Amino acid sequence: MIELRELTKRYGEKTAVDGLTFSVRPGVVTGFLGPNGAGKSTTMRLMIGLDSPTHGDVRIDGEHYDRMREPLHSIGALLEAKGVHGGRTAYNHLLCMAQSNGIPERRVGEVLEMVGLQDVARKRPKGFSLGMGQRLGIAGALLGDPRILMFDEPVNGLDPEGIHWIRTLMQHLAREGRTVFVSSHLMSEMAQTAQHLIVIGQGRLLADTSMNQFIAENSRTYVRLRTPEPERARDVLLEAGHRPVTAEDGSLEVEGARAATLGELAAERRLVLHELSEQRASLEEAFMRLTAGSVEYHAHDLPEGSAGGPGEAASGEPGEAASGEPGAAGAPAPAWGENWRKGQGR
Ligand SMILES: Nc1ncnc2c1ncn2[C@@H]1O[C@H](COP(=O)(O)OP(=O)(O)OP(=O)(O)O)[C@@H](O)[C@H]1O
Repeated sequence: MIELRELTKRYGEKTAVDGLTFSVRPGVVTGFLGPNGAGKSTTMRLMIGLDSPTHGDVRIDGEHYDRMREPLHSIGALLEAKGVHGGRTAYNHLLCMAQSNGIPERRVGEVLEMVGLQDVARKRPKGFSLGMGQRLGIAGALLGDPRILMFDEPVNGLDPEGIHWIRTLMQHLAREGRTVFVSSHLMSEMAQTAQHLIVIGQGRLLADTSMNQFIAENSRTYVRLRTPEPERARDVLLEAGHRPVTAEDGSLEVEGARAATLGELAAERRLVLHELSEQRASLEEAFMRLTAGSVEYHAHDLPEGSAGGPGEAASGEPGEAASGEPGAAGAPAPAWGENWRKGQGR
């Protein structure tokens, strides 16, 4: 378990991390989200003593990182994949780490095999691709077989096979009862990997909740009906006490009802349906609503008629695709991130 208590870090006038209190529990993958500059990397650095807090503290299974004699046995971290001595071979890089933490040499071979780098073990990492560098960083994190693992943007530079591999690895590590804490900008990836979420904005805690609850609380869920008899369908739904809304494409949207209930109603009234589907917003949409008030670096909206959806422009992640789940229609409601911000008088 990782426990943060009022963790605060100031760099001169800038408060990068602002009174964060939360725990990261074992047995699940916990995702760490926040807009650019929210303080994620700083928080992670503070967790493993690479920086010292201005106020508050972090405990790793009850202990402070800087008091651990062989920290790799307790916590493994992938922070900056390039933090590797370019002149040593991959094998020797890991061997040095192992020796300084009392880890037997045979473990070096094991972790190289686990990450698929056994064939380049004697090569120097300076010639590695970004993806290979990430794999080497992950090998280092796994070296001490730690109970706690922390990954900052682990899928950066990995190809689809590599992304699938790291996702499966993280879920496997969590199922073994380990604490797995991971940050990522790829919402679709996070949605598939994490069961719990910590969201921060401008250094402050915005949410500490399960993935399902986070999406449900920060987005609209509704049932979409498509029928060749929309007028009659409206009447049937209104009679049954529902409040259908006609969408731009002519389909009907009903909030607060289950698809099964509406399907049974349609069958009873012999209403032909071409579509009956529960629509749940993607993690990306929920994230954007929540953090709308705390985004520091806004991309400018594209001129009308340009390619790309509104999510792309606002998120500052042009390459990032939505999760594939259909999004909620209509203008976004004020995010509670916005209210939070106003409440703080900022
Ligand atoms: N060493 C430092 N000196 C001064 N300011 C810093 C330092 N490290 C971070 N900051 C500032 O603290 C804030 C948080 O930065 P941090 O890198 O932790 O955010 P992040 O959430 O990881 O961002 P990103 O998603 O863009 O990587 C930023 O405004 C950053 O400029």
